[in-house]
Amino acid sequence: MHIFTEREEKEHLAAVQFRITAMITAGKRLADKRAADLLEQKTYIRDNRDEKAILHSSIVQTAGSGEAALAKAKQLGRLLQTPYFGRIDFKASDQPEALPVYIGVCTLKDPDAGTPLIYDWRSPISSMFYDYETGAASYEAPAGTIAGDISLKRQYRIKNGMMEFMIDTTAPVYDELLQRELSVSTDEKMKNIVATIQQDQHAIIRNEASPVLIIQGVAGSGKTSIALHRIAFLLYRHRDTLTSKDILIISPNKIFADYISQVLPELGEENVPETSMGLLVHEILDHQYTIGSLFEQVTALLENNNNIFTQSVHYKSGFGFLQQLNEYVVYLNNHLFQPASISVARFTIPVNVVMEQYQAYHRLPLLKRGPETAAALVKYLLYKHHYEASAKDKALLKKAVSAMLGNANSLRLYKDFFKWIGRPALFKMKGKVLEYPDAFGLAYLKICLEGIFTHRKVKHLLIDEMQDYSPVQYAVIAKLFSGKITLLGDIHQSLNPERKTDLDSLRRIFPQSCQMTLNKSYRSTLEILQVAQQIIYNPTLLPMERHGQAPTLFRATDPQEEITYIRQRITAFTQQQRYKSLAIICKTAAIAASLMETLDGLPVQLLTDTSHRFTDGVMLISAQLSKGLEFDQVIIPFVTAANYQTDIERSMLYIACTRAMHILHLTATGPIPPYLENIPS
Ligand SMILES: Nc1ncnc2c1ncn2[C@@H]1O[C@H](COP(=O)(O)OP(=O)(O)OP(=O)(O)O)[C@@H](O)[C@H]1O
Repeated sequence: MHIFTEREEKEHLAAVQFRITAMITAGKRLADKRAADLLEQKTYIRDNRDEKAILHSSIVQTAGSGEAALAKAKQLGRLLQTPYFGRIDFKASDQPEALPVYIGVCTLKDPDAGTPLIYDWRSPISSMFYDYETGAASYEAPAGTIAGDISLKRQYRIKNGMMEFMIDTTAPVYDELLQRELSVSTDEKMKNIVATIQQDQHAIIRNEASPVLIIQGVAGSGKTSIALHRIAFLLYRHRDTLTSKDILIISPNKIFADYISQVLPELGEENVPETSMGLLVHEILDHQYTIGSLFEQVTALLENNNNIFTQSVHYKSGFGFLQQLNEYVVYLNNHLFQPASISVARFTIPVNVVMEQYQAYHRLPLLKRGPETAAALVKYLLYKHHYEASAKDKALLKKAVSAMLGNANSLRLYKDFFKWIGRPALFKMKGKVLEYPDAFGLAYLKICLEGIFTHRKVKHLLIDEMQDYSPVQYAVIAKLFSGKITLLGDIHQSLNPERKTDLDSLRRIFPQSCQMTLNKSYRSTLEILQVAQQIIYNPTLLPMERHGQAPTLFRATDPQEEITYIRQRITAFTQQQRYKSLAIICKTAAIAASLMETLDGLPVQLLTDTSHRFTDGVMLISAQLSKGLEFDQVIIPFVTAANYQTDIERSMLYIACTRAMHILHLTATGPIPPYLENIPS
């Protein structure tokens, strides 16, 4: 087949679309037929009730086949809009000529000939599109390495079924298309990036060898996008053993979950279950407590109005807390049990027998040994004295053994831990209310002392914003999940910079982990990244050579002037067409809420920690909640020296700036931090 010129390409596209349309029609016809069959079967059952059980499986089959046909037609409908985005002409060494390999989001075979018209971007042969330029190339097929030569590499932009342009490329996934993709206005939700995945990103997506993969990536380097593409890749590669239900995402909040919810369906996969650290710990603690949130913790750290609380958070976020908890568990194992002889009926069980029976259960978690020891002592009475213990004796034995373990439970032992380390003030509990870091400390101790409650069904766990979780939280994760884990985050975007979980701590908790890094930042213009670099300098960050409007700093003479300026900016945004989203990002949720009161009459949506949906338009949001999200334009108000002084405040400002794709405005009334001095007013 000779397809080379733009005209030939357009004809080829039309031919592929013709086949897709025919397949959609056939699929819909099949779905209609199944619906009619189903109706007929139901009518038959209504008249012949005694055959209901026999026909049940046939009905389920008919319904399943109809649903599958409809789902396929839907997938084909999407494919019709953008059948493919790339092509390589590859001649394997043992083939006479190069064959064009068209690459799209899913495989499409010619229904008559059975030959592939489009290759899935995740198929082995497609990997060369991301990894090679023209010239010698190879890929790993199930049968082994296939080597050969790429004579043409081409990219297409096909939207709404029309080819907008095509580019022949020599670099691995050419910059021009990437530049064009990045310079357009952001979509309401995160979108797939299959057409422009970069080589280093592709290596992460395809990594199957590491049981725990840690991705450290600078702001806007595509970590979240890549993690979602990685899920799609694994679902494709292991489609016989892995389904979306086997995967779990731990995400920071519901807005973020909503923001990323489009990527997997766009890639033809189902969305995967999602949860949060908070929900997970509730489950481990049997929903017995009211637990503070990470959001509340960060707010308190930012307000910095309670020293004991700050000290407590810092201690519990550090590696030392985990180490001391582990030492405490060893101590309890050695010292909690204080054996004594027990008198039952007319017999006395000597202390050495009690100890022996207890030690026989040393493999069980400490707090599980008591009931087993009591049961063993019942057997001892029978075997040694031929005495069958009554129900009353059994209760007495249980009580006696439990007393030897200090009648302990996990919560009491957790409280005692703080006395044991000589810092009782670090634990506070009002009624059933536990502070956020204590919930994880208690959960970890509970797992160590009472045993593991595993999420065995989860074959792959993905944790975003990894830098925001403490070593104890990871120790809980390591005990709960035995499958593969992907962790991703940026240590420069920490919610607790004084005690951030660094890569060394992660390596200590997951010694089997492999670390990969992404240093190129794609989201923001070079000018925006230059401001971010002044706030927190990251020497590894490589900006994309994409220029835009220089960020501005509006210095108001009084607060009223600052608000008037912000209102003008919002109005200007609503009157333009080019950009779809504007976020006003404040240091805390309380500041955002109070700013909201001054923005009456403007179409602004306040997003809070209870919000579930991410939309376009003008959003008012705290820096913490804005993590992971992106906006065409960002305004950061009140950037005074007083507001952005401490490490955590600076970290918030960094996060806020790096949310902007195209335009960034800062505003302040009063002195500004020295690191912002050279932004033009
Ligand atoms: N290869 C790529 N092609 C096109 N766009 C890309 C590519 N890589 C990243 N992007 C874009 O860059 C932006 C940032 O991606 P993403 O949100 O995944 O980054 P991140 O590293 O998770 O960011 P952050 O940590 O700052 O939240 C998104 O708009 C994404 O579509």
